[in-house]
Amino acid sequence: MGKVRMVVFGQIVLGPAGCGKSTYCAALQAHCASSHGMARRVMHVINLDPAAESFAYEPLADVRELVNVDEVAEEVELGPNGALVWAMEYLVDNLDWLTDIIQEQLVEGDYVLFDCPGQIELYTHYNIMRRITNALVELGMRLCSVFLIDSSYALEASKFMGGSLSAMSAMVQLELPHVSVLSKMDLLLRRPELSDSQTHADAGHVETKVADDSYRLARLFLHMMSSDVELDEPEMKLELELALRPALAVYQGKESTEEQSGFEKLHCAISDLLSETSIVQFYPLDLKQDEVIQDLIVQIDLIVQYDEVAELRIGDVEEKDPDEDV
Ligand SMILES: Nc1nc2c(ncn2[C@@H]2O[C@H](COP(=O)(O)OP(=O)(O)OP(=O)(O)O)[C@@H](O)[C@H]2O)c(=O)[nH]1
Repeated sequence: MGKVRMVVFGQIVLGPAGCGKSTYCAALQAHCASSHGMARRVMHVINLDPAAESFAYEPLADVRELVNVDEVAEEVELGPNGALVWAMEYLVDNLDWLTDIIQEQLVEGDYVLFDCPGQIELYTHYNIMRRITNALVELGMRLCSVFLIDSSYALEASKFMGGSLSAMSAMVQLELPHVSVLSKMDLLLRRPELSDSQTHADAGHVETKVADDSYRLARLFLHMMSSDVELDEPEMKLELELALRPALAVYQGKESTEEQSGFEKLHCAISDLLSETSIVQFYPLDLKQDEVIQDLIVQIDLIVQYDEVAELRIGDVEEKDPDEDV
């Protein structure tokens, strides 16, 4: 018998190891539970990382109940990376485990975050994540991929480019609506030493300037986010744009010269491509600021058209007293 289609919303939370995926899921779950109005909802989380050690959210389901990397590594005698790929292949071969949870435990209009493993080869070299998202879309889920990179990447041009290209790869491979996020902005903003050019003397003038600009502009961005300042001024808009891809400024618009190495020319070309086409734009996320989390949720709601279904349910959720089960 075919699966019953129903509209359930979801975010596929991706990004390199340690970029903050599990923390993001926990923060969104807590934020939505304590919000009012449209943002208030039960944000379910399903852990899809068979190598996860711990997380701060309450999962609806945990893939480690189906397959666990430590057991795989022992039984199949593979290293940590091979065991992870093996475990994810096992999940794909047993996708009923996941689709049954969605069909049996969720109802129309529910919202789920999928906390995914950090290995980017799962969507760059293999089609594992693609097969999982295809199965979810077939059920009728409206998905958005959310790709996180650590804000420290924004301070180094080569890292930032690598992160941008990985984000682009996820966007192309999964063919889902997509949002890229610069996570852990609180760390970037809490680094006053970045303004001290002495600290960066060894790294050279260019990287020092990038670090300074990044710090100043990221502050400007978050200030504007939290104080509802209208962005009418073209200069402010320009500054804001630069704040979202500061490291690329090192290479942007550089004329090709004889002295440049092949790699530098390649960096310039990639940087121009990323900047001119605006293919990858990062949303700077500081989990310590509720307004910033809220704004990201609203943007993703628009992308997956959450309000169409959710408005019908909002009354039900508002009426329920959050403490009534305690
Ligand atoms: N300061 C700060 N630390 C963060 C933030 N998000 C995550 N961290 C820290 O970064 C580390 C990694 O966070 P996780 O949420 O486990 O990252 P992950 O992407 O799920 O990691 P993997 O599961 O290994 O791929 C933890 O020590 C977190 O406490 C943030 O917004 N701010």
